[in-house]
Formats: sequence, C-alpha cells, structure tokens
Amino acid sequence: MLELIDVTKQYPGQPVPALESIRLKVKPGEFVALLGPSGAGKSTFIRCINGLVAPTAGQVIWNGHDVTAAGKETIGRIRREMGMIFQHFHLIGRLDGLTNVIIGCFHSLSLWRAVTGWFPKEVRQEAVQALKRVGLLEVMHRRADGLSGGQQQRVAIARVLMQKPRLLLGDEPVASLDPVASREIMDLLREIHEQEQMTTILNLHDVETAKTYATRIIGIRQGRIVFDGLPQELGSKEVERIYKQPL
Ligand SMILES: Nc1ncnc2c1ncn2[C@@H]1O[C@H](COP(=O)(O)OP(=O)(O)OP(=O)(O)O)[C@@H](O)[C@H]1O
Repeated sequence: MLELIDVTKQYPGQPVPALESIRLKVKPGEFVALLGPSGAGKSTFIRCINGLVAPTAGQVIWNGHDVTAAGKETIGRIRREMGMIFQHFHLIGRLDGLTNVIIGCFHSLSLWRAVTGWFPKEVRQEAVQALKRVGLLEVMHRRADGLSGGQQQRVAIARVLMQKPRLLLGDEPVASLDPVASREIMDLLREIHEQEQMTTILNLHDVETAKTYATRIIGIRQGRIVFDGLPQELGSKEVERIYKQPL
C-alpha cells in the first residue's frame, strides 16, 4: 500500500509549488495513469514516491515505511521494491542488452563482479529469461545504443523485472515511441501488471492510452489533483478540467 499524505514540493526559485498537498492512497495491484498538462507536476509526483525528489512537506508511506524520513539503508531497500522506467530508457549505450538487464540486480552483486563484468551463471540465466519474457532474446549481445526505442524500452523493462519490484513507476515511458511501439510497450506493461499483480503508476501524456490501460486515472493540474476516478468516468468535461479550464 502506498499513501501520500499532504505531499508538497516547492523547488527553490519557483514562484509556485510543483505539488501542493497531495493526499491519496494507492492499493496493491492498481494500474494508475497520471495525466496533466506540461509542468503540472507529474514527474515530481512519481519521483517523490521513490525518494528521487524530497518533498518540502508531507509524507510518502510505502508499506508502513516513511520514504520521506528513511535513512540510507531503508531508502535503498524501498527503492529496490520500486522499479522505474523512463522516457529515454536510461540504458548504458556501450553495453549489450544482457549486461544492461543484469544491472537490474546490481544491489545483489558485489562491486568487483559489476566492474569486471563477471556475473554468476544463475544471474545470467535469470537475465536471459527476463529478455525472453519481453520478447527480445535476439538483442542479448547487441549494444544498447544500436537498438530501436521500443527495443530499448523492452530492455529497460527486463532490467526492472530483474529487480523483482512490487511497484512499477514510469515517467512518460512511451512518450518517445511511435504509435506501434508505444502500444506494444503498453501491452507488455499490462501483461506484467496482470501476471505479477504489480502495482503500476505511469505518467502518460495521452488520454486515450490512459483510458485503455489504466484501472484508475489521476489528473493533475498546477500541482493539485483535479480528477481521481475510473477510466470510464473521464469524459470530455473532466479532460477539459485537467488540461484547459482555469482552476
Ligand atoms: N529540478 C527542478 N528545479 C526547479 N524547478 C523544477 C525542477 N523540476 C521541475 N521543476 C518545475 O516544477 C514544475 C513541475 O514540473 P514536472 O516536471 O514535475 O511537471 P510534469 O507534469 O512532469 O511536466 P512535463 O509533462 O512537461 O514533463 C514545473 O514548473 C517545473 O518547471
């Protein structure tokens, strides 16, 4: 269970807060899409959850642990339970697909193994399975920077699977992809969500994609929640409230 209690983020030098008193609960197994205009605070929202951004006020509670007050050790453990995928994939371009996937369980590997590139057989096998699961075994030995955007996002998803997270966060995971690749990635994320019952929170820019895949939609505007409901409850009036109408 994830709970945000009056989370506020004020970046230094900004006239208004990026997030203002966000209060909500996300139940295990939900598939949440965050919608909102550019600058609404969606990325900040996602990053406050895993502690990449520290809220100015309020608390983020993950399965009873206060992320906002967690020490180094606890935050490390919490982050391992939260996988994250990004718009620009965040792979290491000069490394091959398999090594990028193996990096997902970096925390359980000793530093010298990671540095020397020598990985235990069982870790390699697990990474091969993760690549197989995302339908991309053939890129195992290909450099990540030679792959298409859709392939790179699949490798990033396989890397997250190695981490065995309980929560998947996505910051615009399909924003850089063409419509076909975007649909394939969303189908894959839905499949993983269904098979693993993995709580999923994605920041998306497309209303139709959100309505097709999410079980719950949260609309953010100027750092505040202006819609929180089921996909079928999001009609044109609600979309207008999120994107157009003045607050
Ligand atoms: N590191 C930062 N320092 C200062 N201001 C920031 C920082 N990151 C974000 N902001 C500001 O906070 C507000 C919310 O930004 P955020 O990136 O969370 O919005 P967003 O909804 O994800 O936007 P987009 O869809 O354009 O990525 C914006 O006004 C942005 O300029």
